[in-house]
Amino acid sequence: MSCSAPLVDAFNRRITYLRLSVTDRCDLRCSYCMPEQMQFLPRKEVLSLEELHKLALAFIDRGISKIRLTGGEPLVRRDMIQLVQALGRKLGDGLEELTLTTNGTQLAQHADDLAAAGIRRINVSLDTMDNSLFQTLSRRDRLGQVLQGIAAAKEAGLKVKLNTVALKNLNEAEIPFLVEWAHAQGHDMTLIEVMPLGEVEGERVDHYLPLTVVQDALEARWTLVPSEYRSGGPARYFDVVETGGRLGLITPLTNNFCAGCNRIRVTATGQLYACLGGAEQVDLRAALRSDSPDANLAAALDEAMRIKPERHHFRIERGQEPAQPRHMSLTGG
Ligand SMILES: Nc1nc2c(ncn2[C@@H]2O[C@H](COP(=O)(O)OP(=O)(O)OP(=O)(O)O)[C@@H](O)[C@H]2O)c(=O)[nH]1
Ligand SMILES: C[S@@+](CC[C@H](N)C(=O)[O-])C[C@H]1O[C@@H](n2cnc3c(N)ncnc32)[C@H](O)[C@@H]1O
Ligand code: SF4
Ligand code: SF4
Repeated sequence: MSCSAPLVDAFNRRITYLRLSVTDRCDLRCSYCMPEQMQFLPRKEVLSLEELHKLALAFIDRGISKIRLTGGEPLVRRDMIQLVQALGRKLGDGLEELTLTTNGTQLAQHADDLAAAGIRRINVSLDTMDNSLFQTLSRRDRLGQVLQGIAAAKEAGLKVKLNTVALKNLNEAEIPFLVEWAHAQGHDMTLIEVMPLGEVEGERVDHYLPLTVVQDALEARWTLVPSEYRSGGPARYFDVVETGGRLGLITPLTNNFCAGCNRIRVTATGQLYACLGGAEQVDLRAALRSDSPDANLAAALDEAMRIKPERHHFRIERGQEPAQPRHMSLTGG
């Protein structure tokens, strides 16, 4: 049960979902997310396990009921399972859902521990099942490990949702096959429009694929019935009659969902970003390390509610600067 004032922003949106990044580091280099020569933060800047735990408890006390651990790649952090175990003890005691988003490369080693700690559902990013395209997109040769990770998660009893960023001229033609495969395995799937955050090599506009186009193509093949299902994130879901599975669409560009925003994110260095697309931030690490951490954290969260903007202003056009210079891997998406 939450005991302190709930988090409500200036637009009367109740914030119940925390995306907590545990590291900015990653073992892949997805071309839409970061450049090959990505500069990672010095380790000393990153919050300790104890600090992440304390921060999460402060959020739960303010009515956060869903925590998604993310990154960078959360499973490259060595004490990640300890954090999951510590937070898992809050499930049913203020926390309703603890989950993570992972690239899957290390999932096979950790799936049993994640399930044992109380995680029920995880999101795994998979943009292609073609080995050579996987290497092009992620700049690493790890498709086999990712597929093993997805299989291990299923084996461990975790409900898997696959995340696929839709990319023109890259995985575009493969999308129906990916949906079919996911549904045949019993996994939900979410398609995502690429967002303009952080400089990458090349222009995002060259591979931006509006999901309106993908939806039309899928509807020419299958029957998509709008679903009442909600996962608490930004996806709108459809039941695909022919495959018997669920398909989510995340459409920041073609169908803005900010009016229903229920989330904030915190980086591995304790910077709270009030919006994925905005610069508004509050330094929680300073509050956490101050003489009165409880009072200062409470004040910092109140400040975050005051400054949270109404919406993002993403545009994907040739020559356009990213909406924010920081990469997705810093905020965890
Ligand atoms: N624009 C925008 N994109 C978001 C937001 N939250 C998540 N996303 C994007 O949605 C995609 C999928 O994110 P996930 O980490 O799987 O989280 P989720 O969609 O909330 O997951 P569920 O709990 O399964 O609904 C990623 O590309 C995120 O960057 C948001 O608040 N705004
Ligand atoms: C930043 S990653 C962090 C977690 C983990 N490394 C992973 O890839 O699942 C979270 C999600 O953001 C997505 N993502 C990364 N960069 C993106 C971008 N520029 N536009 C849209 N989605 C992006 C990824 O595909 C992934 O599903
Ligand atoms: S999308 Fe995830 S896996 Fe890919 S580079 Fe970014 S943080 Fe790493
Ligand atoms: S872009 Fe900002 S306001 Fe819109 S849903 Fe995401 S975090 Fe919320």
